[in-house]
Amino acid sequence: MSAGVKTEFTFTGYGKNYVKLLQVRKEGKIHYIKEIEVNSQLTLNNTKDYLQGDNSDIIATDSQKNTVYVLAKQHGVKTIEKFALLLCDHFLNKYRHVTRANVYIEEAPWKRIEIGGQEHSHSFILNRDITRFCEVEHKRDSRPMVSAGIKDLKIMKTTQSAFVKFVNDEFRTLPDAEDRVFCTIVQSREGVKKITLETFAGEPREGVYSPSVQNTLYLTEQNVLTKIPQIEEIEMVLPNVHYFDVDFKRFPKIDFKRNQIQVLQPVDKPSGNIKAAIKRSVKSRL
Ligand SMILES: O=c1[nH]c(=O)c2[nH]c(=O)[nH]c2[nH]1
Repeated sequence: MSAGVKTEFTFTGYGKNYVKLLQVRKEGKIHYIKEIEVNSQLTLNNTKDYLQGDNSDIIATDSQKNTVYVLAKQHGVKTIEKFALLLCDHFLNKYRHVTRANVYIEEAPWKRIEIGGQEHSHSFILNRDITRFCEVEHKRDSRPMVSAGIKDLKIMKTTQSAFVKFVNDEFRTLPDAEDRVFCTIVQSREGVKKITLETFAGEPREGVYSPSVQNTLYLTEQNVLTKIPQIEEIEMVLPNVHYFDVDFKRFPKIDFKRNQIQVLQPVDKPSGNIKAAIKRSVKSRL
């Protein structure tokens, strides 16, 4: 027993992360693949493992990993959502002392290679721009909650973005930017992707002016709630992936002909991070 201040758990959960598997399904000469990465997490109806070092109720994270492989072999991975539901269902039904199962799955974006306009029967290419993910949170005696979407969708615009007139004190070094590159990485639900891209980019020729990531984020959320009545609330996180101007004044001996070429330095870290959530006001539902 550990002496000390009185405490209680506000959360427990344990599982295996990054369980990767490739499923190859062969229908004659036509092969279908799915590569997935699974995180599982279980919450038990007691905390004797944490408190007393009693492991008798622990379903080892190694066994959770094995379960992923065994269920994939037995049932196949049809969609990541179905497989996540199946895993949660399995953990809750097989182990009565599990009170909550959470499964998060990412699917590697393999696509069939096309040769001369024809899809190849067994050769694939990784299409990095779209990674689908899903998460199932299933608490015993309640319905599983499924969320799904796409992640790591990186988008950029090269004008119609500015950032000016922010706090100007002794900590500020960033100059006003009247015309800058705006690059961000979106994580969103499938139906929200189109609205996000349209709000970010604007109409094809002139685009749309963005005074800040904050404003673009808000307008995107506002458009989503306006166009998709089923969504009650939306939260978005938009990183501001920076591209800094290279200071060519540092090369006074070189004559840079005035031309249309802009050279910027991509900055990996740090990045800005802008977040906001909005929901329908009670009034707007009446
Ligand atoms: O759109 C922006 N919002 C900020 O809050 C911020 N901060 C910063 O340094 N650049 C930017 N850009």
